[in-house]
Amino acid sequence: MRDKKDFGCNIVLIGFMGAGKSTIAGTLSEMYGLEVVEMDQLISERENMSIPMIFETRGEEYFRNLETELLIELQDRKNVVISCGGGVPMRERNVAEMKKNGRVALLSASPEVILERVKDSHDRPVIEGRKNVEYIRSLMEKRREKYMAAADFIVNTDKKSAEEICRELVEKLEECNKIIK
Ligand SMILES: Nc1ncnc2c1ncn2[C@@H]1O[C@H](COP(=O)(O)OP(=O)(O)OP(=O)(O)O)[C@@H](O)[C@H]1O
Ligand SMILES: O=C(O)C1=C[C@@H](O)[C@@H](O)[C@H](O)C1
Ligand SMILES: [Mg+2]
Repeated sequence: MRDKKDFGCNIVLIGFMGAGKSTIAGTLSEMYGLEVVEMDQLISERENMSIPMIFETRGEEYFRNLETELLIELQDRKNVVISCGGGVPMRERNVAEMKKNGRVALLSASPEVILERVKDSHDRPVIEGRKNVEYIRSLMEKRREKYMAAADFIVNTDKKSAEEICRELVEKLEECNKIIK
């Protein structure tokens, strides 16, 4: 691990399920000594329930409110990599909250690559039972506008290693910081 790097803000990773948010958060943490908050994991730990179980027993709205509360809680921090749940940018309020002290990186991937990455796991209730390219493409299309509106910059992850993605992300983040400062 390198010395801790000070970005002066949080790094917020958004993108479709399987785009690589958790993977890239982990690699950014190793490369730059940053703390990671994995939103799904933290919510799940606090509720003492898996995400599918929260959806089933408390409902999606309850889960979505927990996501908003967590983003607000993280506003006092910096140099935290926030690996968002895939649905976080769908709420305008969430986007406003994450932008208060975060730069938002949209990780993108093709539907074919996403399918390949998610096909063997069963912890994504939004696509469970519908894991095919057509469904993934149509859900991506529905979400595209909101993802794009939330993003400060985009990093495509198809056919790139995690380290390559992180280097590109940090370059774009630093450009973005220059413009915003
Ligand atoms: N650049 C990459 N190249 C190859 N495989 C990758 C890459 N990034 C992620 N993966 C693999 O794809 C799968 C999904 O990645 P990951 O869990 O990081 O996605 P995510 O965006 O966090 O998904 P979710 O929104 O469901 O939490 C994992 O098995 C991971 O190892
Ligand atoms: O895209 C979504 O709506 C979701 C993605 C996951 O990260 C989880 O937050 C949950 O399964 C919902
Ligand atoms: Mg994840």
